[in-house]
Amino acid sequence: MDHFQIRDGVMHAEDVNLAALAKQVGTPFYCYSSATMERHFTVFRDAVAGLGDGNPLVAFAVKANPNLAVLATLARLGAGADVVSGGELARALAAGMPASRIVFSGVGKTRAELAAGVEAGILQFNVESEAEIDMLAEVAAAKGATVEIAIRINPAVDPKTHGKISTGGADAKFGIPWERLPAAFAQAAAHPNLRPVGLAAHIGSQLTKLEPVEDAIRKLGDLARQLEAAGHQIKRIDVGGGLGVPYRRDQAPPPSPADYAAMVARATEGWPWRLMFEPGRMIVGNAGVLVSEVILTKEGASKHFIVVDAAMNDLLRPSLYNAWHDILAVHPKTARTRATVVGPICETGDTFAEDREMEDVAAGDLVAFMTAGAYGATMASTYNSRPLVPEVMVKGAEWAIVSQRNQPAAMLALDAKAPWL
Ligand SMILES: Cc1ncc(COP(=O)(O)O)c(C=O)c1O
Ligand SMILES: N[C@@H](CCCC[NH3+])C(=O)O
Repeated sequence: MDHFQIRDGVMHAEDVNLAALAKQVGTPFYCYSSATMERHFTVFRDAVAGLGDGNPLVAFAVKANPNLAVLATLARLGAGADVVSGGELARALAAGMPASRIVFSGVGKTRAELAAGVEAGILQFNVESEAEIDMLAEVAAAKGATVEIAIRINPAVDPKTHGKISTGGADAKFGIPWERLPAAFAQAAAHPNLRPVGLAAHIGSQLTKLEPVEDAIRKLGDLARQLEAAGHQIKRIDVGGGLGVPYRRDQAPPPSPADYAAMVARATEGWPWRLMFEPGRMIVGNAGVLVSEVILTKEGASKHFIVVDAAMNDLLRPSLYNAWHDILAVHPKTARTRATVVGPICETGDTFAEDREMEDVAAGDLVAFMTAGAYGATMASTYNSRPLVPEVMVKGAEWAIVSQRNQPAAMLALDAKAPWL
């Protein structure tokens, strides 16, 4: 995917001026480009179009950005949804995702969440443990339903990504160790309310190497053939998401959707099964920015600090993963500086960039944290009693506030006094 651009204060692919928007909605705010996410989805969908049985499902990983406007935009293009909680399921349905395109993943789905999925009549549960097989069977039986499941395996491959977002290693909590898959499949097949029809794997996020994904996909194929030889009927194989996106314009980009699709085509040649994909970050990551205003600059003993009005509660990735987000002046500057960019929160970890060579911005300037459309607003908190920031969606010259969670009154309303107070 291309590096996302802001040209003279206007977001790539859209006509809305970010400074004008900042005046209207206040800073900080997330801004999403509808055209960019549509393009990313279409590029991915078209790249994988003919693979497997020729009718793949691209199920957007809702966790990356669960905003209803985002989900509705993708639903209209034919996207499905990969959900991991009752809340995400409710959002996908509310945004107009048909249940027939929803897959429910997650290592600890509760009975209530399983029941909500059964009631909605979703396409498939990706079951991650032997215990969950029995739980789901009970829940489905109580509702008189028969549900289709895939079993998520732990393929024991090293995805070569950040430890906190790696899910495919042998000791990760996700999936059933692949060696136990035949037994788990037989266990599921013995339940009259379960129909085990698929296999799934997802090895990690922000993947920049395709070989581990290819290894996992080949393992899925071998196992599917083995299961068919044992008399099971396989319909679908879910290869997960995880394709990385470019976060830095000074570094080589990760593999493109075309590179990824070529690898999948190679690894799945001759497969008769329906393929499922669960991309999140690559659809929305570079379709969003977090716009923030510089409150002030200050000099430390040896550091030049730029204090912005966004903080780690708004965009957690730099604090949590030491993740890099490019920080650009909304109106480009020619002068450069070396600065440490921090938010107002009372933690040293509230740092977005450490001693970074960047444009020389001053109090009152707007900056954009780039590639913030994925795992941005969705991971925000109200730490330091900072209200959640608004999210804005832009489409051409139109824009709309698509969540307005920055009202202090709304924050107070979330608390209730105990009866004795
Ligand atoms: C089961 C599952 N599917 C899909 C995704 C989406 O990953 P990404 O946003 O990296 O494409 C994740 C998160 O890594 C996940 O846990
Ligand atoms: N939250 C992570 C990605 C987690 C993927 C979830 N399986 C990030 O910001 O990079």
